[in-house]
Amino acid sequence: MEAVNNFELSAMDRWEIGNSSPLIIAGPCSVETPQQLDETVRGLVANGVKVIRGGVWKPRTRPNSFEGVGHIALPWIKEIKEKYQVKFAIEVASPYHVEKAFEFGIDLFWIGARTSVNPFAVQEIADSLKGVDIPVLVKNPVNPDLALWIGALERINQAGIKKLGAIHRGFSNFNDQVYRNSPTWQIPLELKTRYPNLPILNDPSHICGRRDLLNSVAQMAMDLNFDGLIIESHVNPDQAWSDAAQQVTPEVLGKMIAGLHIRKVAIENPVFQSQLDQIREQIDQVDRELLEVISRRVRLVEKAGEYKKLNNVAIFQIERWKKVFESRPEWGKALQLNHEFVKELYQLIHTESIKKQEEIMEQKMSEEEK
Ligand SMILES: O=C(O)C(=O)C[C@]1(C(=O)O)C=C[C@@H](O)C=C1
Repeated sequence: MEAVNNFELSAMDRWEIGNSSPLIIAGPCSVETPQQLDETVRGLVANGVKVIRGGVWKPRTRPNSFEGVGHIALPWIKEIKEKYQVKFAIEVASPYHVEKAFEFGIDLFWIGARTSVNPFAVQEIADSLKGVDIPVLVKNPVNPDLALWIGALERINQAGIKKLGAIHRGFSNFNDQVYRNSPTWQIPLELKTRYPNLPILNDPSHICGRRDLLNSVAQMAMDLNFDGLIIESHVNPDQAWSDAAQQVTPEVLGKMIAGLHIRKVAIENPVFQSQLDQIREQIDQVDRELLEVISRRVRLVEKAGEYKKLNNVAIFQIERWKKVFESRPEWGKALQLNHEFVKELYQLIHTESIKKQEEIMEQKMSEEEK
């Protein structure tokens, strides 16, 4: 696919919010009290964090949950910013939030997943941002809809915001057994492919929903070359007023960040490059063979389709399909192929078989109509 880049962007190192690479933004899910904020920020600064996050207004799924202390947190934040010389990021969900945040010198805004899902709300925020020069990060909408995410980014960009970035916080799901929000990595990777200059941060806290998984998701983001992380940290996580299970102390966070392997996009080393090129040539060859084999299978499926057409037999053959669908992942196991991967592959293959045979049946019908 051809890469397009119609966002007008300024490079992240010109955002003036702490030039660390990757960019680390950390802080409590919610700002609770002046003391909690002070102790948390003190710990984070001691662990090298320069950009703090903190929820002031919290959109919650259920009523009667803690919805943030609201605008009274803003003077506390202003004081903390001066005391520790840090930058501060908050979520904004309305023009009122934007206006209040400006009044108290907030350095960076993010638009939450429950807001980015709603073009009316995003447009109102975009209109209130006209004429200002502040970094704005747009979280993915709760549902796995790349076009909606891009639409929200475009609205903010068209308001004149050039310090624009995205946050991957995972997607709502009905039955993910592991994550609070499924990472579905192919969506942010597709965003990066289409907009290579758009910085994307990963939010392991909201993907995991529990602290024991944070490290593996943060490392995955680094392996995939994300531009930074936004992580929740609280001086006393178990007592947090919101999202207690996914927060870690500043010390734990500091250790985690220090332990991350930061990958390079590429290296200049000619030996590495020539070896990688050789492996890639072999991959090209295998892909040709793979497509030839797939093409042979599709031709056979067409033959079966013609045969079904002649004998007026239905396309979908449930008993046969069950056998195929159960046996192939088993065959794959013997070849060290992941069970889920083979299942998904065969679902795609079967969808294509149905499509091909449907085309053959339709041909028959139009021939009969003649
Ligand atoms: O076995 C058949 O009847 C086929 O047409 C092949 C095939 C397949 O792709 O494997 C396609 C459609 C059927 O539902 C079952 C299996």
